[in-house]
Amino acid sequence: MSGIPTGRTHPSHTPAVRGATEYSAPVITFDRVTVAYGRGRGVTHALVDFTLRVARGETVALLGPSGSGKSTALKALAGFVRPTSGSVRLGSRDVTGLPPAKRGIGVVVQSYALFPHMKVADNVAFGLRARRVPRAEIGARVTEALEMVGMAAYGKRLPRELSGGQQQRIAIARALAIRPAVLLLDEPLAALDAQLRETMLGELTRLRAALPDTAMLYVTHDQGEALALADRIAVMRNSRLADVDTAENLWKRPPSSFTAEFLGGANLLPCTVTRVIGTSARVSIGGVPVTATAPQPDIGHVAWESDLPAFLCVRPHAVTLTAPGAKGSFAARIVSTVWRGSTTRITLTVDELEGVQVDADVAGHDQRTPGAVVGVQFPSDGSVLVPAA
Ligand SMILES: Nc1ncnc2c1ncn2[C@@H]1O[C@H](COP(=O)(O)OP(=O)(O)OP(=O)(O)O)[C@@H](O)[C@H]1O
Repeated sequence: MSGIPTGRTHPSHTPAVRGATEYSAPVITFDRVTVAYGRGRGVTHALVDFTLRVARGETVALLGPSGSGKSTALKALAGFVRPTSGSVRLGSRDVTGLPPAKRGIGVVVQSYALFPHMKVADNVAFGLRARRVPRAEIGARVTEALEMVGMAAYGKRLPRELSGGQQQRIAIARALAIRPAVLLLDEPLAALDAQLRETMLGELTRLRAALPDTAMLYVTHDQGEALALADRIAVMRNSRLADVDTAENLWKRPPSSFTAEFLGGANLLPCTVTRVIGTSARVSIGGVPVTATAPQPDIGHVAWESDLPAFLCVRPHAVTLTAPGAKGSFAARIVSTVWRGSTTRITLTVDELEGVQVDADVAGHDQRTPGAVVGVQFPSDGSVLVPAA
């Protein structure tokens, strides 16, 4: 088999809507939402035909590269942009034309957007006053929201007297004070340094557990945040929804090469399917047979036909280095080694894979000379078939 396209294609992947949404009415519904900015030749389709449902208590991450439409989806839900077509619903209520303040949604953005001249407590009280919550109740609600983010002692400070991480906690408290059924977070950790991001990620995980009824939509381009926080991940590409599934499913059996690479980086090795029985696949890499996993979705079926070009998705930690010529190994050559503390990233070329570099993460500090010949194996339990198209 030459790898020349045969005209046959793998069945297209239909994004599955799984998790809590299967069993309960959605709190958030995007129904074929399209948003276009500008007109005529200058038109930009920021979001195209976007359909997604989020259930009560569910957290969905919108993950994708810059410009893929994530923020536009969030703005359409919050009411900051009006869809060109399609509709947005909160519960059973169509809110497509409703002003933002009438939607009752909590919103947290990257830049905190606190009022600089207002004390922390007044910032948090802002949404409550706007909703004419009785004055006697406001104090208790502000304290409750500040306690949720561990900032109860800071009510009298001004935002400029707080660190970036503390300001973001206040922005979260302000969003929570109105006790929203829906919380939108747009890259809330992007402005923080790496260490603080880690801490805040832990706090957001805790907060999520403390709000079991709140539906959350979390926009990020950071796959680590999406994996840590989300029940499901919606992967965006070119203004469209590319794939949506549980974080675990997308990681373990990515339905497309784009999602495989975007979610955690993956080696995508061109191969040809030889035979599939159940979920056990026999593939050929440059004529050499390899055993792999042929994933099947929970819903639907992927017919892995013989002779079709596909990719073998092998995460760097699953690639095994052996002595040259070891049984079942490919001959490979070291390109570079980068020590990362607890692991070393080794980049290799493989004789049978022309033009493809393979990354392997091995434990510890592994020094190898560039150009040295080694063996490399792709264990079947760490090698998953991904459609080529
Ligand atoms: N107000 C606007 N006018 C014109 N085009 C816009 C406007 N806002 C966004 N766009 C365009 O729409 C597309 C999607 O933008 P969006 O902000 O939704 O992407 P994103 O995935 O959130 O990106 P990032 O991660 O960089 O924030 C981009 O091509 C962007 O340039």
